[in-house]
Amino acid sequence: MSGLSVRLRDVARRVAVDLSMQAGRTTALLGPNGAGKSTVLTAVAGTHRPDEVDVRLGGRDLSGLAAHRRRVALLAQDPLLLPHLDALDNVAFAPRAQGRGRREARRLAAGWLETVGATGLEDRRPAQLSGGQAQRVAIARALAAEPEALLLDEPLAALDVDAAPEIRHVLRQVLAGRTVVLVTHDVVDAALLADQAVVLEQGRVVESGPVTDLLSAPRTPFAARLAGTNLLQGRAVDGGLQATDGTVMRGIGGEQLAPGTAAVATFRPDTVAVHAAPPGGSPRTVLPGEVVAVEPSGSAVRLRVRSTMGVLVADLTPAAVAELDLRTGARVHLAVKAAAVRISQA
Ligand SMILES: Nc1ncnc2c1ncn2[C@@H]1O[C@H](COP(=O)(O)OP(=O)(O)OP(=O)(O)O)[C@@H](O)[C@H]1O
Repeated sequence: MSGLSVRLRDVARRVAVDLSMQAGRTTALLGPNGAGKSTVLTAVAGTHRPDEVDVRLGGRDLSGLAAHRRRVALLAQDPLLLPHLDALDNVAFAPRAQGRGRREARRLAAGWLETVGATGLEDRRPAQLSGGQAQRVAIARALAAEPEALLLDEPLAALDVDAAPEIRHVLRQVLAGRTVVLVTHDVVDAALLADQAVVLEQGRVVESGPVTDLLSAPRTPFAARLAGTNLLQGRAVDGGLQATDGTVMRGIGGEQLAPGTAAVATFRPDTVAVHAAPPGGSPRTVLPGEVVAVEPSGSAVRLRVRSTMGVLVADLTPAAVAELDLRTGARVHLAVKAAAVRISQA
């Protein structure tokens, strides 16, 4: 099975890319505003025709095909459900369009609604659904089209903070094993949903590779900023998160999660204190590590520190860096207060 390849040149938009994405994997498409992410996505979907375009999916040449014949489904930030149809018929619309009978299409639709945890919402019209419920129905509709590739355009961006983790969890389950392109500005989405990452800047690919490499050793300023949020994966435990190495990071926000639930801890680099010797004091996590990079970050200095929990970033004032004599190879202790660490469901 070959994957998805996109070669395009759009003169007016100044976008020129040549990308190969693996079959059965999720590739995050990252980059600043105007970098060309939507241009790539819509060129694959067939709703935008760049000056030159060559799109291949699973060995098929999609370049000249109309959008509805490409067997790709687009899931946008806005669920874009048909307002006059209930949830079941919104989902059944895709199999109906593929020629299935009404009864069969509705049976399939009910199955997809169950897959996304939307059983019970069949009779509701879009106006009667919350943002998260509507996005579940939109995911079911995208899957019901039995696409060969799924294109996700910031699927969680319009959701509130409570709904986003739930929908991310649904996506994690349904995206596994599928060929997916995910446009996102969110490092948590990239880390939890994608295997590979491609960074676009000014219409060009500037970085690509496994997401874990991008986050732990970014090679471009954009990726470095993106990776600037500390993110750890693990399991919820009482009062925090247990990382894969067994260390517990204390944090808040995970009180509702059952122990053992897959979770992430996120915290900003300016909340990480760096010490030469282990500090004591208030509830916090202390991690020993080694400085692997010292780089400017605005008016601060950013340290990358390899700990047993992975590479973490800390922003310090230049004065603190000088005082602690921090340089590559220095052994340090990182301290993070529980109140600065946000635990959420993965
Ligand atoms: N409909 C359009 N007509 C003309 N130029 C456009 C159009 N849409 C986007 N562009 C331009 O093409 C370039 C790439 O935009 P694109 O929307 O692909 O970027 P993006 O990475 O998706 O940005 P964002 O994160 O803001 O959605 C930008 O310079 C943008 O201004």
